[in-house]
Amino acid sequence: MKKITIAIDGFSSCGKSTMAKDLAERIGYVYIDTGAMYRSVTLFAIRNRLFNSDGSVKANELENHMKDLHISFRLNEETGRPDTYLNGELVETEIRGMEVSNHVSAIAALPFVRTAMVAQQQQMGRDKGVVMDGRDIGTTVFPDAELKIFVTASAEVRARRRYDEMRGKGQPADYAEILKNVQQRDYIDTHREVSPLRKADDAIELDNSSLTIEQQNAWLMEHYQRAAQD
Ligand SMILES: Nc1ncnc2c1ncn2[C@@H]1O[C@H](COP(=O)(O)OP(=O)(O)O)[C@@H](O)[C@H]1O
Ligand SMILES: Nc1ccn([C@@H]2O[C@H](COP(=O)(O)OP(=O)(O)O)[C@@H](O)[C@H]2O)c(=O)n1
Repeated sequence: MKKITIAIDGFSSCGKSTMAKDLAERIGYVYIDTGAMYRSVTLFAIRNRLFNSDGSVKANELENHMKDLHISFRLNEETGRPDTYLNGELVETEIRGMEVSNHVSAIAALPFVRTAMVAQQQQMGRDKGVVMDGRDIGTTVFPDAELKIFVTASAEVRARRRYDEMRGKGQPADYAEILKNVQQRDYIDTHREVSPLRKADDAIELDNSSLTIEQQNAWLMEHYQRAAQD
C-alpha cells in the first residue's frame, strides 16, 4: 500500500470527523481536524473581544494578533484521538460550544485567517499519511490528494445528530437553535469569496443520511484500499 493523502470535505455535522478519525486510527495515519483550527481562532477572537455587537469581526485587530496565536494537536492517550490546544491550553470542550459555532463561519471567511490556516495544514500534511477533514481540503489545501470524499446529509439529519451528541455529553442543547446554526454556516461556508465549500470535481460524494456509522466506516475503508493500492 502506498502512503496517500485523504481529504474529507462536506457540510457541518454530517459525520466527517467520525469517519476520518476511525479510518486514521485503523490505518495508522495522522488525523487533522481543520475545523478545530478555525474554531480555535474564533475562541481567541471571542476572548479578546474582537467581535462587534452586530457579529462582524474587528478584522484589522485580529490580523495583528495572528502572530500571537498558536494552534496545536496532541494525542489524548485515553481516547486515542488528538486534542486541540490554543497557545498551550487545552480548548477541546470550549471550541465545540454554541458560542464558537455561532461565530466561526465569519472568522473562517477572512482571507488572512484562511491563508494562515492553510499554510499550517499543508505543513502538517507534507509527508502524506494524513486524513484531513474540513471544507476546502480537496479543493485548496491538497488539490492533488489521492482520495477525496465529499459528505452530505439533510440539514435536519445533521442537526439531529449534533443535538443527540450534545445531549449525550450532558450539555444543554436546543434542536431549533442547532438547526439554524447548521443552516447559517452552510450558507456562509458555500457563499464566501475565498475557498467556498464545494465538491472538488474528482471527489466521491457520500450522502450518509441513512447509513450507520459502521456502514460509512466500511465504505470509506473500501475506498481507501482502492486508492492506496500500489
Ligand atoms: N452515519 C451516522 N449516523 C448517525 N450519527 C452519525 C453518523 N455519522 C456521524 N454521526 C454522529 O453525528 C455527530 C456529528 O458527527 P461529526 O463526525 O462530528 O460531524 P462533522 O465532523 O461532519 O461535523 C456525532 O455525534 C457523530 O457521532
Ligand atoms: N477547512 C475548513 C474547516 C472548517 N471551516 C470553518 O469552520 C467551521 C467549523 O468547522 P467544523 O468542521 O468544526 O464544523 P462541524 O462540521 O464540526 O460543525 C465551519 O462551519 C467553517 O466555517 C472552514 O472554513 N474550512
